[in-house]
Amino acid sequence: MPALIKICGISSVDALDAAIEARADYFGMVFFPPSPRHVDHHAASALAMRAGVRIGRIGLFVDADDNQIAEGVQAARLDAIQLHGEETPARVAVIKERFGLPVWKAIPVASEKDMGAAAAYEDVADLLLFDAKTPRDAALPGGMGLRFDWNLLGRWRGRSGWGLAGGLSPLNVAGAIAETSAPLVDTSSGVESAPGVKDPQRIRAFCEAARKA
Ligand SMILES: O=C(O)c1ccccc1N[C@@H]1O[C@H](COP(=O)(O)O)[C@@H](O)[C@H]1O
Repeated sequence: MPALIKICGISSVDALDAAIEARADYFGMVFFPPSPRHVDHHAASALAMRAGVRIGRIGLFVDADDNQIAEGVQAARLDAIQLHGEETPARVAVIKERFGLPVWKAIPVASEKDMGAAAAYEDVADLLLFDAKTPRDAALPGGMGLRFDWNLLGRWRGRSGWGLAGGLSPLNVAGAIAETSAPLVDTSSGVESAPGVKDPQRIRAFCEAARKA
């Protein structure tokens, strides 16, 4: 079965249309003001309306409070909530209960120890998204085109769904799927021409490469 595809950090109609035409399964909207991909609620609402049921709508939040999440959920009629901060398993459980939506939890990975930490989220998150851990002083906790050592996933035998993120691009996504058997792949900066500027051609190339893998 081909890996599911998520194109994250979409903030323009052109990029959304490219993701839909390339048959991506999900697109992500970033509700995190420091990100160059941040969308306000007005823009998110317009993108969600245009997407309709043609592609799944995922909202990305970083250590957001309930009000911030509620505004994003309502504006973009989200299908799932992606948590990309330091949310604890207890906080993930509260968000899942409060909003009644699937929750995807990003797990920052740099070493075997990080894979061990993932187990704590298994019974609360619907999907674990393994992503490269960004440096302590980095501007963002993701979306920086960094990849981690995929060998670390080798021993992962989780009960929940999972996906692979971090530094994926049209050039390496097929290899990533072959090497890890990831059931879902997620990219953001790997399909951009500049930070926050999605490139429709790269979106198409990513989806084609992922589907052929
Ligand atoms: O994309 C962002 O700006 C972002 C901001 C804060 C947290 C996560 C963010 N992006 C997510 O990070 C991973 C990997 O991105 P990349 O492909 O390495 O650029 C992905 O899930 C993005 O959605």
